[in-house]
Order: sequence, then structure tokens, then C-alpha cells
Amino acid sequence: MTTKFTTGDILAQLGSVLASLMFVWAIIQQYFPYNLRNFIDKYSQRFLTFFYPYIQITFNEFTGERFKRSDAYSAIETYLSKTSSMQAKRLKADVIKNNTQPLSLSMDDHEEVSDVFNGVKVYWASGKNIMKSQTFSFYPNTDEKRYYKLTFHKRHREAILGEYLTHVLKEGREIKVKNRLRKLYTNNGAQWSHVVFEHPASFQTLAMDPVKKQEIIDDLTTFSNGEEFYNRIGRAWKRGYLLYGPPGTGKSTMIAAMANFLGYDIYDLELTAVKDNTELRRLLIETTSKSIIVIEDIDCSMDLTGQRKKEVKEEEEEEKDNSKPMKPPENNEAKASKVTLSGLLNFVDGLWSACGGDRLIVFTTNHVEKLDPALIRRGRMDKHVELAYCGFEAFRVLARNYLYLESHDLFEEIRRLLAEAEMTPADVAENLMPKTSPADPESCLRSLIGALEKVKEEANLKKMKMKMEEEEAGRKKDLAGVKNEEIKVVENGSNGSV
Ligand SMILES: Nc1ncnc2c1ncn2[C@@H]1O[C@H](COP(=O)(O)OP(=O)(O)OP(=O)(O)O)[C@@H](O)[C@H]1O
Repeated sequence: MTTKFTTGDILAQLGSVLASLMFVWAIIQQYFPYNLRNFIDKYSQRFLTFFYPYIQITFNEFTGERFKRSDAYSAIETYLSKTSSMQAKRLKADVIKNNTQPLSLSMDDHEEVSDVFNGVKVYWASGKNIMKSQTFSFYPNTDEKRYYKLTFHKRHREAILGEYLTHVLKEGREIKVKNRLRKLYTNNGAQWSHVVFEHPASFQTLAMDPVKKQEIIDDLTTFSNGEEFYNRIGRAWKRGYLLYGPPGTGKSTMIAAMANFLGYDIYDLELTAVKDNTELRRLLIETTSKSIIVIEDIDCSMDLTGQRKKEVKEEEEEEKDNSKPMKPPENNEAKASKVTLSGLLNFVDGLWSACGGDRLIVFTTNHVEKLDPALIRRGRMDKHVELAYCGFEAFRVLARNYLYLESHDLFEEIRRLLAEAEMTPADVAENLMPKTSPADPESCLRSLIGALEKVKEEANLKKMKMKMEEEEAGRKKDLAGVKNEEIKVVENGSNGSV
């Protein structure tokens, strides 16, 4: 006679075995002395690990300082977010105020997901221990100790403890930086204060020559991934950008697009509010990594033309003439209360090495010719980007953004006019701004054509006026020359008569 066991029977048997085991364990816990329990615990663990081929690592949410969340835990949580949303059945959601991603998802307690790295499979499980608290606390409930447990086969120990964990923490931190609310810092004297940075500019909406744009995107990507490279060549991980061009060509917009592209904070440094070089240095040291430090209109912030020459000359003169009496204290004070060009040069290169992490420094100017060459030489300002008057390709970006237009019969006329008239993207954008609802693209394009023709006419008139003025000046010069000749002749004549 054969007996058939159904799955239900097996589960019922298993359940009763487990119940019996738990009962026995409860008895042991109650009646066995503490030392004996400990002994059994210790040796049963050793016995199990002898046969168990897996290694487990636990990452607790709170470590060290009681209320400080572990950086590793939150990096792992972020790293696992994508895998969790695909594999876990129970998820936790949190709102993040971010344009690109409104929700952050993580696996709920007691869930497990797997991950594969270089062909090796590992398992991540989430869990929590609940401690019985005796005391009342104002702090958030930290009696629930959450953790992540990583499990992997012991033959992969080296790869997982080295490469894999480095990869998890790095990637997790990078995603966190991208997802966080970014900040715009401004300085009031030597103090930074900040607001949330929510500028919508992107490289997609930035109107400029597409080849130039791609070059900048590639440069920024290489820079932001270049930690190892910069370490290897022994250079501070920084890059300087000089953006120059007439007002309204998109210098500030480009900085916002750069920050959004890289996920960096912005430090908008008002140089005129900085008392001296020491204050400037302090402000720099307080900046965090993954940030863009901006000095707008650098030519207006300080006298950069010849100032350095003056400074160097003064220093040389002081060195030559040691017998010279010291300057009166009030003079020294006046000099110390300004940021000097050499202070700025130190700011740009010397002190960078003191601050770890990647930083971009961006100067903008409407008058590149006014800047001291020392300030903008390569190595300080590595990339010089000219933001020019609107060309046809830049116009097409604006037409797409403002009017959803890819092509139109009037585009050819606009192409011809843009080649002849100088108009900034800001002015082109203003003309393309819909004036009715719904938008009437053709009337916007015609408005732009009218504005371009006007600019062209004004430029022609200006040219003609200048030409006439030049001719007039030439004629006056000639006339003056003739008069001088006549006077000379008269003088010679009178001399001859004497
Ligand atoms: N290249 C561009 N692409 C898209 N929009 C632009 C561009 N240039 C200017 N604009 C528009 O014009 C406005 C002014 O541009 P922005 O402030 O970036 O110019 P700027 O070169 O920094 O000017 P300034 O030198 O006066 O500070 C922006 O709000 C933006 O809407």
C-alpha cells in the first residue's frame, strides 16, 4: 500500500515541526541559564557557518553617533532603488522635489532583491530589529534598527569586498547627488546663504551652434567622470570656463544648463562684496564639491586691466628700495580691503588643491579684451566659449522651443537676415514669444523678420553715418593741410622779403 503526500500535507507537517522547534527554543530561553544559552548560540552559529558557503555583511542605518544616518546605508538604499522597483513586491515611496524624478522608491522591510556584478550574483535583503525602549525620547523613533544585508558566495569574497562595494557606494552617491534638491548660494560679504536652485534651462533648450554645444557637453562629461584621471596626473579636479559675448547671448543661461546637466550646486560669487583676499579664500574653502563657482561680469567686479602690472611694479620697487620708509598704516589698510588680481589668481589655482572633490569655476564677461591675459590663460580658464549673436541653427532651437516649429516657409528669409543682422538670442526669443493664445507661429516669425530688417537698416545707417563722419574728418584734415601749406608759403614769402 502506497501513501501519497500532497503539498498541503507536507506544508502542514513542516508547520508543526517548526512550531515544535519554536516551542523547544522558547523553553530553552526560559529555563536554561544565560551562560548555557550563550554557549548553545555560539556553537550552533559556528556549526552552521562551517557548512554554510555564503558570507553576509550587514549595513546598519544608524552607526556611531546615535542619530546620524549612515552614509553607506543611504548610498545602498539609493543604489538599490532601481533594482527594487523592478524586483521587490513591497516598496516604500518618498516624495523628492525634483523635476526629473518625483518619487524615490526603496524596498520595504524584509524584502530581498538580487544584483549581478561582473557575472557574480549577490543578494540584498532589507530588515529591521525592534528594540524595546525604556525611555522617552524627542528624537525620531530610532528603536527600529533598519539594515541591509548583503549575501554572496565566499569564493567571490575579494571581488565583492573590493570592486563591487566600491561600485555600489560610488554609484549610490552619484545618483543621490543627481536626485537631491540643488542649491544656489550667494555671498553676503564672507557668508554664503542659499535658496533652492530650480532654473529650468538645459542644453536642449540652449540656443547655440550644435557642434559647439556638443563639444561643451562632451567636455563636461569627461570632466565629471575624471576623478581617477585627475588623481593619476596629480592635478586638482577642477576646470575653468570663460564665457564671453555680448549681453543677452545666454551666458547665465548656459551656467544654469551646466548645473542642471551635471547636477551641481551653484555658488554665485559677488566679488565686490568680498572685503579682501583672506575673505575670498574663506569663501572658497566653504564651497562643497560638485559645484560651480561663478563670477559674473568679471571685468566689472575689479580693475583687471593693468592692475597686476601695477601690483608687480609696486612689489619690485619696494624690493629695490629697502631704505624706503614703511607706508602709513591707513594706506596698508586701504590696500588690504580689496581683492587683488593676484588674490584672484590664487583663488583660481593655488587653493584648489586644498579642497577635495570636483569644482567648476566659471567667469563671464562682455569684454574679453579687457581681461588680464594671466587670468584667462589655459590651465586657469581651460575652456573659452564665445556666446555669439544668434545664428540660424540657434534660431531653429528657439523656434522649436517657443513655437514647436521644425520648419516653415519663412525660415529661408530668416536665415538670410540672420547672416546680415546682429541680433542676440534674447531678442530673437522675445520676438518668438507667442502673443496670442493659441500661438500663431507665422505672426511670430513675421514679427522677427520685421525686427531683423529694422536691425539691419539701423546697422546700415550707422555704417553710412560713420563713413560720412570719416570722410568729413578726412576732408577737414586735408583742408587743414592745405591751410598749413598756405601759411608756410606766406611765411616763406615774408621771410624772403626781409
Ligand atoms: N543662447 C540662448 N538660448 C536660449 N535662451 C537664451 C539664450 N540667450 C539668451 N536667452 C534668453 O535671454 C535671456 C537673457 O539671457 P542671459 O541672461 O543668459 O544672457 P547673458 O549673456 O548672461 O546676459 P548678460 O551678459 O547681460 O548677463 C534668458 O532668460 C533667456 O531666456
